Amino acid sequence: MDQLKRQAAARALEEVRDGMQLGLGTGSTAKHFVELLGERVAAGLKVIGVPTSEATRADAERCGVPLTTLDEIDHLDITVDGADEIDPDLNLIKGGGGALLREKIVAAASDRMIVIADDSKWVPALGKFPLPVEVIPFGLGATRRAIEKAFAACGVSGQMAVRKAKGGDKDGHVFVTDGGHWIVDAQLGRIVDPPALAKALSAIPGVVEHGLFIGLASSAVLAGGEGIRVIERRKPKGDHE
Ligand SMILES: O=C(CO)[C@H](O)[C@H](O)COP(=O)(O)O
Repeated sequence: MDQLKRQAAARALEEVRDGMQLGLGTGSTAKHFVELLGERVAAGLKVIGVPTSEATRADAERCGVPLTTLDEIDHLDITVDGADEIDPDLNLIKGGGGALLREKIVAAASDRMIVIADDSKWVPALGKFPLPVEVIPFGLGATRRAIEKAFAACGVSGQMAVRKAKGGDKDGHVFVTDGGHWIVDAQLGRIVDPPALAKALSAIPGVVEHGLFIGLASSAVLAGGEGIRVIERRKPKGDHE
């Protein structure tokens, strides 16, 4: 599996040109991209990156990839990031690693978003992977009830759980995002209308962001036992729900 992730990352790297400004995703697949990019930078490639998490910032620094922020530059050429699920419209569930907020800001600021994954992430419909919803801890009960209503209005339902941290001395405590928020993971099974659900969740006070990436991915690079498939988005880059 790790080899497949690295192959997908290597294929995305072929799209990178000298002088590009890059969004650097988060997760085990994106980490391969950062490492391979670091090798190219050491060999003379001139690029600059914006990391989507503190973990990716640390990886990029370790690999010698120069970094900047979205305050210092006005756009990104390409963001390369992983995903938890990818559907045939190239809508995504992201946030398994908890970085969905910065990932979405960075993807929305990019001309192109290339999603890299092993082909187990390719699904006919989103929702088997629990949908992460990043929330403000204040008033969480009210926010959860509003989320349940949004689910019902969009024809889905399921258990919700506040994410707990895994490993280290934070083990078992509530997981806190880089932005200081919490994440509620919702087991929905099958999301009938991802764009409608994205819109409904975005309208809830207390929801900072959600893991549905609608209309953001330009292409997906999927590595599997039979090689690499590159799937291009059919519709133009659309709404950033
Ligand atoms: O959205 C993410 C982090 O917030 C990751 O891209 C997603 O969880 C996939 O991770 P991995 O490449 O480790 O499977």
